[in-house]
Amino acid sequence: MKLSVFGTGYVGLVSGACFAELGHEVICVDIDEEKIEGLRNGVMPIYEDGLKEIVDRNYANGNLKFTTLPAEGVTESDIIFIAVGTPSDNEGGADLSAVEAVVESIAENINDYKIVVDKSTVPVGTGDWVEEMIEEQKEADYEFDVVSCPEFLREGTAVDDTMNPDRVVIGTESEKAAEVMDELHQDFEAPILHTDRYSAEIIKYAANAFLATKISFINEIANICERTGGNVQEVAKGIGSDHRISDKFLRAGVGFGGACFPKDTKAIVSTAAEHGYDFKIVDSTVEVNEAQKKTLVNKLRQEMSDLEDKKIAVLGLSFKPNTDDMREAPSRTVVKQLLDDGAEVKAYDPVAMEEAEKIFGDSIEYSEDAYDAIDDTEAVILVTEWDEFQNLDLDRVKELLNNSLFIDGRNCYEPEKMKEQGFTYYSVGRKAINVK
Ligand SMILES: NC(=O)C1=CN([C@@H]2O[C@H](COP(=O)(O)OP(=O)(O)OC[C@H]3O[C@@H](n4cnc5c(N)ncnc54)[C@H](O)[C@@H]3O)[C@@H](O)[C@H]2O)C=CC1
Ligand SMILES: O=C(O)[C@H]1O[C@H](OP(=O)(O)OP(=O)(O)OC[C@H]2O[C@@H](n3ccc(=O)[nH]c3=O)[C@H](O)[C@@H]2O)[C@H](O)[C@@H](O)[C@@H]1O
Repeated sequence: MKLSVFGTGYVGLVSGACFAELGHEVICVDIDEEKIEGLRNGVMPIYEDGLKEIVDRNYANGNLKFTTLPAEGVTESDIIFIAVGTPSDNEGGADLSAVEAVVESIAENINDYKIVVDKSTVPVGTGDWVEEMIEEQKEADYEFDVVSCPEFLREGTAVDDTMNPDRVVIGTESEKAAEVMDELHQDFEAPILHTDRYSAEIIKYAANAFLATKISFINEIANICERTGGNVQEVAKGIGSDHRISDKFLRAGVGFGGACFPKDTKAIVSTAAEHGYDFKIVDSTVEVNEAQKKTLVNKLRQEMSDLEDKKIAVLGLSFKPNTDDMREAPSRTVVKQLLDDGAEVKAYDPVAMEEAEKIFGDSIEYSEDAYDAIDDTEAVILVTEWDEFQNLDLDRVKELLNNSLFIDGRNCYEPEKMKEQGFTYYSVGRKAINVK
């Protein structure tokens, strides 16, 4: 089949490359000339396991093309995917300006029957809006259908998630479009769920809001464990063994970040408010998360009342391991708190250093590796659970640290082991060790 994908970010590039890998002819369109030029030369704009191999292979065999010309994407494809960003606007809703720009290009260049598939995360009713815009603006009288096909991939495992989805949601009332979409997805061994367009649009926000709520819920249980005794990991195992609850997304930590949970939780609260409904649970999820991001430095403050001019090591900057994405990363809150308190920050991340530098500039020191970051500091704060931070040589860490203070935002170490090693150790929802 002939497809085009507008937006070559995490969703567009990965989806485009995976469809090309399955034998379809795919044109990826982006307004970012540098990105497109890079992709033509094998330079990936994002860090994603396995992506470069399939992009290079399919670019070489001609299944995958890159262009900055919207007309090419519209005229030379039968199915047009919209996969541009939908960041938060000033009121917490979704900014649809990039979607609007793509839709204008579609209306301007439509040259046959097209299926316009929205893969960007957009508020319920956006499909209607897209349909109306194309209808009003189209320059030639061709038919088209607008389908909602939300994306559920995770960063860090994007290729695998795209190739092996739990389900594919196809939201449309057009039988013709549904048939074509079924055929397009036949190679994925995943159940296909047909819904109306509104339901498909809501499914995406409901899924993210539910998962985010699970995280805030377990983080609140962790906060209770810290005050009452108890170990949040055991509690998570105990409740997660119930299939109705499941053990997924019950890792307590420093709060959720990333390009989607923060913006999508706010957006669904905003959509509800626009329709006169106060979405209390998700509103609290957001509030709990904001507070959770601050808990690590609050623990540090308990041990060190004055952080002025104190050097602190921060391990992990990306919002989760295996990505260089710094959007809404909890590390940003941690670093800000430390700098506001007058501390000096030495940071290290295996892949997000370049992205981090765009945000923190020269306000922090960038280290060569974890040990270099820890050297001559008063405390370590572990923010992102990269594999290499889960197996640190603790004797060496102890030797390099001026104080033996270790704050573990992801429960990477066992409190008993840290006690034996002589650390003052704080984690999340578990007993603190050797504390003041
Ligand atoms: N990042 C993720 O893990 C997931 C994201 N989503 C949703 O997918 C959408 C895209 O997200 P990402 O891929 O993360 O965004 P991104 O920011 O990585 O990429 C968006 C791309 O769109 C391009 N773009 C902007 N305007 C354009 C236009 N008029 N024509 C062509 N290209 C244009 C940008 O230059 C950029 O390369 C969002 O709605 C997001 O909520 C959904 C599931 C997973
Ligand atoms: O809409 C999106 O963009 C995507 O958002 C999330 O994917 P992603 O943000 O890539 O990463 P997750 O693995 O979900 O993690 C999100 C955040 O939650 C945190 N998290 C996750 C799980 C957990 O148990 N505890 C926890 O704190 C992570 O550290 C991270 O900061 C969803 O998992 C995807 O299904 C969805 O497609």
